Amino acid sequence: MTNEKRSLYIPYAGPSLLEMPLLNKGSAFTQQERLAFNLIGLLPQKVETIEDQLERVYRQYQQYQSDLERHIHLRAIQDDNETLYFRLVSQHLEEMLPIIYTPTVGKACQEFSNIYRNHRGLFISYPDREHMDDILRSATKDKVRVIVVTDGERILGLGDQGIGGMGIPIGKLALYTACGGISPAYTLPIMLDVGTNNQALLDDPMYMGWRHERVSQEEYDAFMADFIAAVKRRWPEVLLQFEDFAQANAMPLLERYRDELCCFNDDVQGTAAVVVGTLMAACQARGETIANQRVVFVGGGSAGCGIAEQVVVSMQAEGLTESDARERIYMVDREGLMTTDQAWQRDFQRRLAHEPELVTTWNGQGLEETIHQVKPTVLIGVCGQKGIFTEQVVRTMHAGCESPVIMPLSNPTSQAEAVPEDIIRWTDGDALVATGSPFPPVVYNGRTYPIAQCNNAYIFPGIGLGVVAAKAKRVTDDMLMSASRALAREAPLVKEGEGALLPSLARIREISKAIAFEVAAQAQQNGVALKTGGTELREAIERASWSPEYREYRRRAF
Ligand SMILES: O=C([O-])CC(=O)C(=O)O
Ligand SMILES: [Mg+2]
Repeated sequence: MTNEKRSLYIPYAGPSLLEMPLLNKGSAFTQQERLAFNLIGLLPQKVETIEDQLERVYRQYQQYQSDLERHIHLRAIQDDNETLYFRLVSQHLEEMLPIIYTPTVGKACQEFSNIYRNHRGLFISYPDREHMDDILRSATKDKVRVIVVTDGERILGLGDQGIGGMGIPIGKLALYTACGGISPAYTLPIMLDVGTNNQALLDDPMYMGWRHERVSQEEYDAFMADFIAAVKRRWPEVLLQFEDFAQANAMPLLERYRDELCCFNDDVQGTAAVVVGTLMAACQARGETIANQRVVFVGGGSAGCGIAEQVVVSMQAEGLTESDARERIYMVDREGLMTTDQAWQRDFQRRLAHEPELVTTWNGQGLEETIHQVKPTVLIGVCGQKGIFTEQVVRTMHAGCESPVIMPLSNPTSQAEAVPEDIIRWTDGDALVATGSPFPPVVYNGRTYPIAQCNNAYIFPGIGLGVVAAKAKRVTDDMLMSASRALAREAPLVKEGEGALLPSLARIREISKAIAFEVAAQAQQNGVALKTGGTELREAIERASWSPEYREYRRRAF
């Protein structure tokens, strides 16, 4: 492994070294280093180990009362000392994921301007657009390999959070490191501040973003084109992850740029990959195929349609024709089942709509009627509407399918379409449940039902690691499908015949490596990465995997 403890030669010293979170070791600077780097007297006398430091910060962590306070505490450690932060998070991954990521990160976005402490990442605002190249040049990191970018318009299921959306790229990239092992020296969160239409934010004197409504579509498109061009100039090989863009922009941006640079949309493609992986696991565990399922989606936005298209592809891989596969997919949105006579649809939605003739004999085309008529085996919620999977909906589904798969995927917890406890109760324990946000296991009639967290966090760190290790130039659909397959193989329900639909997040480092290998191998097969042998690829993945340990520093002249 690369970071196995060669010394690092660095040109910084004194207070400025202590202010560099990537290099700062705080009280763990040795006496020798304190002398060599002019740190004598800047730190308390005792030279501590990372274990001593972990003990202190974890004790502090436990003293906070609320999850938001715990989030603020962890972010402060991150901004002070990234090695310590990632060591702490890695040691308490299951406990801390909900704090640094979904659901608490949602609250942190809503409160961004109130809890703001320190700068992290880049804020590129519309009024600063002429300085785009300078802004990217001023990024303190030179070798950026993964960017997560948002414009804050659709943050989780919480809508437009303006500049507060920055919490999401920060959180996602923390997972790139904690779960995927990408060094924090290679990651960069970016917030594109093109205004906000959230009136409460515009009226809030504390709001730190550009106090302006969102720019027009034309201005937006030109701004995005400038941004992409600037990124390509600065880091032509970078992996760019689009995150939490509004539906109207998510798909068009992806389609416009996916052949121009190495990029993917996490909400569309990452979510689709984890859902397909979960479905594969459910089907394998039951001895069924995906091609046999009838799938109802509630929410026909870019996330729902992205998942649906990937389900179509997996049905085709099992031998169905495209049109037979589409017959088995039903999208429900604001006007009920999506049929081609609804004027509001965009192209990517119309492709998944049914002919209006289908519903002529139905009693309307609302969600309940659709469930009643279609008798789905799988129900997926991606609409951000809390409680829309009502008792009636779930019971109707169960009446038509003995053991339904039900996935309320909207985030954070407050937006879930139903809570697992209710679903288990209404189906008398027959449903397989996976959620977007974390939920505790459900105990029902003396049995414990683990609840899989079907979140794109299972996928994007592995994709990132695979892309970085293989130096892939694009993210292809096949690479996403390989990620799904690799994930399904790890499901306890598949491997051991019992347990959850997805492996425990405690195993995410190992799972991300398995996903990275398949993704990278597929990139080579698709001709978007240089071919190597399997052993070399495994070695490249190990080399790309960073672990949070202090290295010894030696002085280097400027
Ligand atoms: O961040 C998450 O938990 C999953 C996700 O991408 C979203 O809900 O937008
Ligand atoms: Mg997202």
